[in-house]
Amino acid sequence: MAHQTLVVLDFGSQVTQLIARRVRELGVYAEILPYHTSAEKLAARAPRAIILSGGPSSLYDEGAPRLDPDVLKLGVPVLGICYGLYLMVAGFGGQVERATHREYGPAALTVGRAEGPLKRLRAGDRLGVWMSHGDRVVSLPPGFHNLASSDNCEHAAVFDPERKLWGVQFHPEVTHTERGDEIIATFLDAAGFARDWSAARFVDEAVAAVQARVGTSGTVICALSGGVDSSVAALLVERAIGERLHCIFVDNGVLRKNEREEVERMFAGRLHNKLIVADARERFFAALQGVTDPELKRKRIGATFIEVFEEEAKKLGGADYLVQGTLYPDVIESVNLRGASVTIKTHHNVGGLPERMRMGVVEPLRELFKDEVRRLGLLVGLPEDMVWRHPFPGPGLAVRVLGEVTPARCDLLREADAIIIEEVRKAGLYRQLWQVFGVLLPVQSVGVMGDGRTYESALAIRAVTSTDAMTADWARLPYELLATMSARIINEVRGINRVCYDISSKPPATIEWE
Ligand SMILES: Nc1ncnc2c1ncn2[C@@H]1O[C@H](COP(=O)(O)OP(=O)(O)OP(=O)(O)O)[C@@H](O)[C@H]1O
Ligand SMILES: O=c1[nH]c(=O)c2[nH+]cn([C@@H]3O[C@H](COP(=O)(O)O)[C@@H](O)[C@H]3O)c2[nH]1
Ligand SMILES: NC(=O)CC[C@H](N)C(=O)O
Ligand SMILES: [Mg+2]
Repeated sequence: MAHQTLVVLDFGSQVTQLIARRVRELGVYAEILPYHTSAEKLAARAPRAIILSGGPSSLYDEGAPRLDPDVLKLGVPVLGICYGLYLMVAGFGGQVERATHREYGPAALTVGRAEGPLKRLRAGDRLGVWMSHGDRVVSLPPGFHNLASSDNCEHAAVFDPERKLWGVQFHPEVTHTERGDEIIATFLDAAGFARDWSAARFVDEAVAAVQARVGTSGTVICALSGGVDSSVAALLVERAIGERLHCIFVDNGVLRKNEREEVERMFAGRLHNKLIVADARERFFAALQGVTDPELKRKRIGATFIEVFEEEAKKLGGADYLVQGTLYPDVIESVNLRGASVTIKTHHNVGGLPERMRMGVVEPLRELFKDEVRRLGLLVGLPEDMVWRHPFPGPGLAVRVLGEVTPARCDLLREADAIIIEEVRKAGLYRQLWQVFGVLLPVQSVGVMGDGRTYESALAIRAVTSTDAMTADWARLPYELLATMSARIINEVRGINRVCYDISSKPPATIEWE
């Protein structure tokens, strides 16, 4: 493909993909490779520039990820962020040490020299940046200029014009850093990128890549949930191979109210082959019986999904490939993918297929974030209301019914959840929220209704704002709306007598409770 490329070497930061995504937003194709990629391999991809990500390790830890030193000698501009900065500085004889004051969160940067990454700023400017480090650079090798500092960090931005090495201690890739995108844009311009990348181009290349991957014969199935991810994936693959694609929707018993009917309606007439609806409710509840541990729930659900797909594939006379709408956040939080990040929770669809299935997996959106996928959705012709549906996790209500998942408890949650969504839509706030839903707690509390004593379940309302689910804040919903939701749930849903509002951000909490 004739587009220019930037390579991000991943040292295990939770936000590595944000770097790639910022770069793509600026019209440059970015690809992520593991930190141990050799200079030779890198050179074969002919990147015009390289970014070294941050990472959880300390440079002097045993087994800390290292960089092939020749990478810094390829002659293309390199930008090191945090851990990447340390590697660069240490690589040329500078010193990195454990800091006495760690910095996590916002910090004020003071610009000393407006060059390199800070070229678009002015000396003396103050900038709100986002930091996340426990180590710091204490001395720079010859050739490096110090450009900026913060209260707890002397070398917060550095530049070696000769060797084309750029380094920042703060994270320009996160939205909390002011003018972070300008800093990245300055780097891209210095590397001479023509900005030849776009979403339309992604569609063309993804279609071509699917064609090349699955060939000209054989059957392909798609796990279609009706969510924006798998819907976009399905439409992309259908563009590539037409009637060889069969989409399967699984009713796993832990769906939202009317979800199955809505998905059926949504895809009626939209696909070459009629949507296959697999009713697997009993099988899922059987697999979940007696299970309360969140990770075990997720694993059981993942395995059951696979069993169902396997059976449906058999009915079609076998399938060679399975299409999934996996996105990057599903991957980064689930597995130790390319480098050194930590497992937070096992997203149900990332576990990998059992050996016996012998189906290839096709995940055309694996590198993307939700809002990138939404833009693609509009481009491939999905209707607005579908593109803007809130994400709904594959394990569904099972990870929102804390404790054992039974049909009765799911019914309880489903009714309350429908009220929550209805009221949020009525208030005109649906589009502004990343997600809003109910969580049924494994807690009973005492109430008084109609002069009688009740001892029933408590429910939490969770509403968050976010742009990519990697970080999120609890939504400041109006009190009036909360009051309406609470009153309606307690009055209309028999079995719930108390409603709470979740006021935790991510991190340190996560969006889903399990
Ligand atoms: N009920 C289901 N039937 C078939 N496939 C499913 C179902 N639930 C999840 N999947 C598969 O698992 C993948 C991951 O689910 P996920 O919820 O992240 O994506 P989505 O449902 O496509 O989009 P969204 O995040 O907007 O809900 C889906 O893209 C789909 O391939
Ligand atoms: O397809 C999915 N399979 C899963 O197993 C899963 N778990 C969480 N989510 C969704 O991912 C986003 C981040 O969720 P957390 O902050 O709870 O990790 C939120 O949008 C969650 O709804 C999932 N999606
Ligand atoms: N964000 C980072 O790259 C952190 C690097 C290193 N773990 C530190 O604490 O300084
Ligand atoms: Mg979903």
